[in-house]
Amino acid sequence: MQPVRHPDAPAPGELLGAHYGQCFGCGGDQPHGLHLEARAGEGVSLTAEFTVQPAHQGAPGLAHGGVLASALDETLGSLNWLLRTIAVTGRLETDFVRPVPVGTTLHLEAEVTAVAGRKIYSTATGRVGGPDGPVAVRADALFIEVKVDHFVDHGRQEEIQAAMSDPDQIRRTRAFEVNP
Ligand SMILES: CCCCCCCC(=O)SCCNC(=O)CCNC(=O)[C@H](O)C(C)(C)COP(=O)(O)OP(=O)(O)OC[C@H]1O[C@@H](n2cnc3c(N)ncnc32)[C@H](O)[C@@H]1OP(=O)(O)O
Repeated sequence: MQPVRHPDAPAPGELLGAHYGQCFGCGGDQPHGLHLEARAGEGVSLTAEFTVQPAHQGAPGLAHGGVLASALDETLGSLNWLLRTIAVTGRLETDFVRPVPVGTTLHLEAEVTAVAGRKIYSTATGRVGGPDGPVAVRADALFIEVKVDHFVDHGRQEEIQAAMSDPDQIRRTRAFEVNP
């Protein structure tokens, strides 16, 4: 099935913000995180940017592949805001096309290509040198829709309790739910 943008999805151009302050991908409170910033696009698509920091190295002066996969994962996960669905990564297939030096800004774009029941298929690319620069990484993913219980049941109690007593976190979580 073709993906459908939720009527209450953020408008094209709007910054999506972090879904959780401690998130390694997007959280502002995570010192060594990616601090990835995503912006809604048209349809069920978005763009995002992430600048490779020294803490993200694998080889000297180069981004770690797992960090680049994290940036793709986070970008693809941000598509949840546009579907207003809570979903987690089930499968992430990554192509590393060219090395990405520290200091580089990765220009990412992602879109949902199909939805089948709880399964959400999506694809993303990361370019260097500008939004129209050469592709450095790309990924295809399968996200699976879950209920909030997925996190409550599996997350460490300490963080779950802190999140559940934070009204701002509750508000952000609700932005993902079609029927809060
Ligand atoms: C709130 C947003 C946070 C965003 C952060 C960025 C995204 C992330 O990194 S999320 C963290 C990483 N991901 C995870 O931790 C997920 C761990 N995995 C799980 O919890 C479970 O395997 C889960 C929930 C994905 C699926 O389990 P479950 O709900 O029992 O579903 P299940 O019935 O097995 O599968 C549903 C369908 O998906 C398919 N599927 C599930 N996993 C896969 C897979 N890896 N590959 C292919 N198909 C799969 C199944 O075949 C099934 O298909 P069908 O409906 O056609 O039979």
